[in-house]
Amino acid sequence: MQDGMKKWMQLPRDVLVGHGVINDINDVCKDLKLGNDPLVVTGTTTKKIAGDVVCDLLSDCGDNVHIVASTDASMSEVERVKKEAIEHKASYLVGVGSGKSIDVAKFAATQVDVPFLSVPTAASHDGIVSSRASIRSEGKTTSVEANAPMAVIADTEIISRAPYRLLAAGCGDIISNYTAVKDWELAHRLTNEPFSEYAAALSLMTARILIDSADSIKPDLESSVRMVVKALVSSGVAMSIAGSSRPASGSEHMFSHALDMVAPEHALHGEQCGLGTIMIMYLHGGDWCRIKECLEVIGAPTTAEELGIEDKYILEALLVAHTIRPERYTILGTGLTPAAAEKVARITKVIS
Ligand SMILES: NC(=O)C1=CN([C@@H]2O[C@H](COP(=O)(O)OP(=O)(O)OC[C@H]3O[C@@H](n4cnc5c(N)ncnc54)[C@H](O)[C@@H]3O)[C@@H](O)[C@H]2O)C=CC1
Ligand SMILES: O=C(CO)COP(=O)(O)O
Ligand SMILES: [Zn+2]
Repeated sequence: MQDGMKKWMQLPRDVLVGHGVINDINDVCKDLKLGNDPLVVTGTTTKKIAGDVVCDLLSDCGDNVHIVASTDASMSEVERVKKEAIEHKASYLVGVGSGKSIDVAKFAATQVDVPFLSVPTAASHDGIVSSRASIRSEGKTTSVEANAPMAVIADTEIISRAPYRLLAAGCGDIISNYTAVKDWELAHRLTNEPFSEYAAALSLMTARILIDSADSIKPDLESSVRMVVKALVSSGVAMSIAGSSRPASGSEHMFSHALDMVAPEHALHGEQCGLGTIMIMYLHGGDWCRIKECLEVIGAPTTAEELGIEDKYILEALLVAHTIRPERYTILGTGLTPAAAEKVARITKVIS
């Protein structure tokens, strides 16, 4: 951070992580004086998993609850949710679900200027706590500033029932902090971009703890969920300290956003970011083998085949990744040549 810069860090006030903490939602709402008119924003699948439970719990306390289903993290969905919030005079919004529902709820709440609660049903991404929202607009995903959730209620009982693939994806999103910070340091050295030592250190420490514990992250273990949720919270806080997604999103994320654009079917955000980290770490001259081994131990995809995406889309995404966020300088510079893209993907055995 540069001297003299004004900085406003937004962090959640209440963070609940544990077995059955969803039952504490009314106490949290009372503690935060959120009013009696919540709008619950949830996905179609996650409505049945936790959205309806949240509505019932809030209604039991006499709240006038409305619910809206939203899965696509697009600006048009944000507008739709905002309309619902205004129509029902919502006093706060609750995002219940995975990354996309939480981002839509978070950004809509910011725009209508009401508080927001984050209730993740999966540990698949580090946006559960952050003061950012990744929203697609005009075919591109942009990271927009949003208010941090007033509270995060991460019920490990609910999250541990989610498919293991989502937890492994969350690990990929955390491991990507390694290359995100390398890109950020590079941008700081080459373009004088402001850099926060604290945000970078927190982001790296979070990734290191997760990598060191990789062999204890397993399916059907609530302790694994707890470990990953805590890492996602920590990574989200790093973004809030930085005031940008820089500590947790570099060129490996640009590669993932590019894949979302070019591939007909895409995989989970954290899976794509984890695989991108292997290749970007190779470009940085870092220990990409260790990244690959850790992802393998966790059970996250490390090849195009495991990701379910054809090799040609991996190469195409590598070639256009630098155009996703041109203002964000990374190791990709002004772009790879086709030969370089093929070389990095082959050497790291992402494509065969
Ligand atoms: N705002 C921020 O700082 C960040 C935002 N993101 C954004 O988050 C999104 C990725 O989030 P994801 O959760 O990976 O993807 P997603 O939101 O597409 O959800 C993936 C799938 O998981 C399912 N799901 C969730 N919980 C479940 C459960 N308990 N049981 C069964 N199925 C369940 C959902 O129904 C959905 O089909 C991307 O749009 C990404 O850009 C990612 C990181 C940080
Ligand atoms: O995904 C993120 C961090 O894990 C942040 O999102 P962006 O890549 O949209 O900035
Ligand atoms: Zn991410």
